[in-house]
Amino acid sequence: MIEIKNLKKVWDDGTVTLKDINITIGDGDVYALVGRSGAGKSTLLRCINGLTSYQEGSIKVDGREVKDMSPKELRELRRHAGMIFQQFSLLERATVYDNVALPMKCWKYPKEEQHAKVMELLELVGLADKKDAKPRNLSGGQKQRVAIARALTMETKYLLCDEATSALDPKTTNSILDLLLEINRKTGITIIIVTHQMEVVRKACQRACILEHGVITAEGPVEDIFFDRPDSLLRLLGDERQTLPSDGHNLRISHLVQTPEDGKLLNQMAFDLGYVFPILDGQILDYRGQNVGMFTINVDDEHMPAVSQYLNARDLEWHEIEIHDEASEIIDGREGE
Ligand SMILES: Nc1ncnc2c1ncn2[C@@H]1O[C@H](COP(=O)(O)OP(=O)(O)OP(=O)(O)O)[C@@H](O)[C@H]1O
Repeated sequence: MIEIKNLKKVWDDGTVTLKDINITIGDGDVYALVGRSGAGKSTLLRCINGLTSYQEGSIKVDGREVKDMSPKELRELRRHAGMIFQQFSLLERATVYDNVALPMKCWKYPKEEQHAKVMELLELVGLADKKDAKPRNLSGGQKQRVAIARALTMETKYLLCDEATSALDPKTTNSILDLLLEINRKTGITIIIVTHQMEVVRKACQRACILEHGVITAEGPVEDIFFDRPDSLLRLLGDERQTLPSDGHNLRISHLVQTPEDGKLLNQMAFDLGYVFPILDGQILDYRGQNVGMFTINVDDEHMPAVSQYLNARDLEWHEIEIHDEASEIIDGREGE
């Protein structure tokens, strides 16, 4: 488990990059650190495995304070915390096999153990047939698979991914995310994903924090963040704050879509209540392999009691958004009571 409390990072030149960071990453979680370039994501990731120092606050990995670790303890921490990067960082002259074997060679693992582990991991990442290839003959996605295999060689407990899919096309990104989720399911490894791509967060992560200028502006389960749509999420998505009607009630509704009928929820509600309401926005998207519909509708005063009764009777998650002059804010929420 990783527990970060009141963390502050100041560089030698006085630049403050992280301010009062508080997050907990549970064992087996897939956790996203999200934000724009310069927000402090990589710095936070590097503080976690002791590559960067921090001045105030605490980072405990499995109960041990990172800044109090001896050089030997830090090496042990990094051994169990594999890292992958946007630029893959493979040895170009070495074969795929030798790239994966490298950490075990450095730690002087017995040859037979090295061989068994490399072949097991190459099978896992689907590259056993490429073991003798050189990185220059691989696609970007294949290179990242080699890097993932290499990061898993040393009794890995944490996999730290720094913009690992940013250089990949959407299809390859999806296949790498599928691989990471498969690894998480099979091995229980905790995965921390640093990214600026919100679809990566949606498809792969259970929890996320949004960093802006070194401050956390949203934190929690990914679906809640997309459901509540804090301003920091909209800024990342590049949306202007949505202009909502000032009369009636603007409702945000979220529901699992498992059957074709689930996909017709709003049509069905309109039919059942004999009331047609405007749908202000909505999409059904993939959250970790589950389709979830999130919609905003506008309901007039007269129909509000019937609509809220209808939604509650079906255990649907919904809340009302209150309109201010410039922004909107959640005033009432209920989670499928
Ligand atoms: N050695 C350093 N000295 C001073 N400031 C630094 C140093 N390294 C990083 N920073 C500053 O810390 C801030 C956060 O950088 P960081 O790389 O963590 O951001 P990021 O969110 O990961 O962005 P990116 O995705 O572009 O890497 C930046 O403003 C950067 O200039």
